Amino acid sequence: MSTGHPSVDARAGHGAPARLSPHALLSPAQMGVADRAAPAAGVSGARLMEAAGAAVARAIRERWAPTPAWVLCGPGNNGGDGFVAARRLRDAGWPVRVFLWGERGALRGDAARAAEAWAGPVEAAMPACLDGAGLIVDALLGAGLSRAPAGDLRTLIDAVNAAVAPVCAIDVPTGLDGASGRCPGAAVRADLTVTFCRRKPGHLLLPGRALCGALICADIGMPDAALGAIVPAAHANHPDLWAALFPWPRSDGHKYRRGHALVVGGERMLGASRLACLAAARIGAGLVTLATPPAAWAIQAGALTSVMVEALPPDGALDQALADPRRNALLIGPGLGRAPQAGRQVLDLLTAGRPCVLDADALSVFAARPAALLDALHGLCVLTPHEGEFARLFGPAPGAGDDATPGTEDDKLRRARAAARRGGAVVVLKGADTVIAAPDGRCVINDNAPPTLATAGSGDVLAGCVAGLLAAGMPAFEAACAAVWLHGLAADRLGPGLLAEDLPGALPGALAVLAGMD
Ligand SMILES: NC(=O)C1=CN([C@@H]2O[C@H](COP(=O)(O)OP(=O)(O)OC[C@H]3O[C@@H](n4cnc5c(N)ncnc54)[C@H](O)[C@@H]3O)[C@@H](O)[C@H]2O)[C@@H](O)CC1
Ligand SMILES: Nc1ncnc2c1ncn2[C@@H]1O[C@H](COP(=O)(O)OP(=O)(O)O)[C@@H](O)[C@H]1O
Ligand SMILES: [K+]
Repeated sequence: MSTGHPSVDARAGHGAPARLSPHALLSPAQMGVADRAAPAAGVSGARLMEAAGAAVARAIRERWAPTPAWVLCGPGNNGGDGFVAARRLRDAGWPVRVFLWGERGALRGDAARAAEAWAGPVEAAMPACLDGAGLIVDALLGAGLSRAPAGDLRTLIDAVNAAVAPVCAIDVPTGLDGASGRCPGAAVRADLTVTFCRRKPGHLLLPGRALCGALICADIGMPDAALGAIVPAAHANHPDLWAALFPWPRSDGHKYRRGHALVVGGERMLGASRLACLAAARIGAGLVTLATPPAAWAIQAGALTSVMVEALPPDGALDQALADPRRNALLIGPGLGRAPQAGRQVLDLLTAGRPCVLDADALSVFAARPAALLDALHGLCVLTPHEGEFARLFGPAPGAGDDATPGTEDDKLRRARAAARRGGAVVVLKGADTVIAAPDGRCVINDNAPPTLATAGSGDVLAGCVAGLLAAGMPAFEAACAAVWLHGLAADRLGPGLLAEDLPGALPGALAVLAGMD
């Protein structure tokens, strides 16, 4: 695997411009910067537009048999791409009609020239024009979305969504804010979206990801030099970002060298800590110990085999459990409960200064005094909240964000980044579009998790995965990214019907895929 670390983004100091990671996500504004820089780097806007429209036509022809393609063009360069795609499809023998939303005379620059190169008629775009379409190409608005669609544009979007024909969106489905994944108003629901050069955060974040349908990112010959000065908004999670640091077992290793994870469990919901223990062991820790309240010892010891189980003293004090410094990664939260001693246990673990995962109740127990937790965190900590737990520590998410101005950073990226900075720790803000943020601003969006993960206990498994990788020596941010990716892949391989207890057993298969990617 090629590129290194998300923060590095391999930018050479001299010689040819380094290549921006293919996993970099650029905001629409950043893409605009690249567009404007391209001519000076030797590639004209017209050439990019021709390549973009050609890529759309190619993607359509690969996916659909010839059918009447109705192309809806807007007033900017997205519309220009639509004119090119229309010409290319017609040249390939497809029946094509072009409908313009806006005045022909208002088209400018490359878009105006692309319209001129379209030899056929240009009709007015209106809802009734969609009758008879076998395929709708949405070239109304792309990166230029500047406000919520309203009036006749909104009516047109509604008509596209009501039509039976499939929809191919150019760059982004019209109405989707590529920076954030939000739809400030109405948005087209596409079956296929063809974007260019690099993806945008809004292609991965919800609800945007769902509106895109299948996503293709086409190479349109954007010169590396035009991308050179851009620091990506975020990265899509991929092994390229962290595989070089993955702690594979070594032939000269022994179990202690692979690390010893200590999991602190509670008195009820005993399965949660067991799931975490099994995941930590499966993903790579050499040893795992579950420290449990005395009342639960017999049950836990009876239910676990390779995982060691030891009883804590009745007051829950952790000094004995922490006495062995080889216990180099700590996990608390799954099945912990919210008894008064839970908060103290969390703070005691943090005082140990070792790599540490805080999940579930270890977070919720601080709902009434979040600063007590946040001030105690350190750079080796990983927090794995779902939205509810996150809100308890960092405050509620501001509405659904529907009225937010397009182009502003996504709420989920911003919130995860701010939380990581506030806590000085890695934050994994879970969900179908899990965001992993580091205190230094690095941010990764995960998109491989299937919805079957929405089942009780899957978060406990994830927390165990992170702890296992920390024990095996992976740095916190990379361990979090790797755990989230492997967790998603393991679930995907299991398919429908998965239970959380299936996930640890599916990790070897996911690890084999990762090993095969080298
Ligand atoms: N980045 C790239 O690599 C390339 C981008 N190209 C295309 O260029 C597009 C961006 O072009 P533009 O910047 O011209 O942007 P758009 O074509 O998305 O739209 C800009 C126009 O829409 C208007 N507008 C925005 N929101 C509106 C709303 N809610 N209601 C009514 N009007 C609204 C704006 O005032 C402006 O006139 C990309 O999406 C892509 O399709 C390609 O042509 C070539 C290469
Ligand atoms: N719709 C979904 N699509 C993909 N992944 C999901 C979805 N819903 C939840 N997940 C993932 O499943 C896990 C659930 O964790 P959590 O909410 O803590 O559950 P629990 O407390 O039951 O273990 C997280 O990793 C989350 O990202
Ligand atoms: K579009």
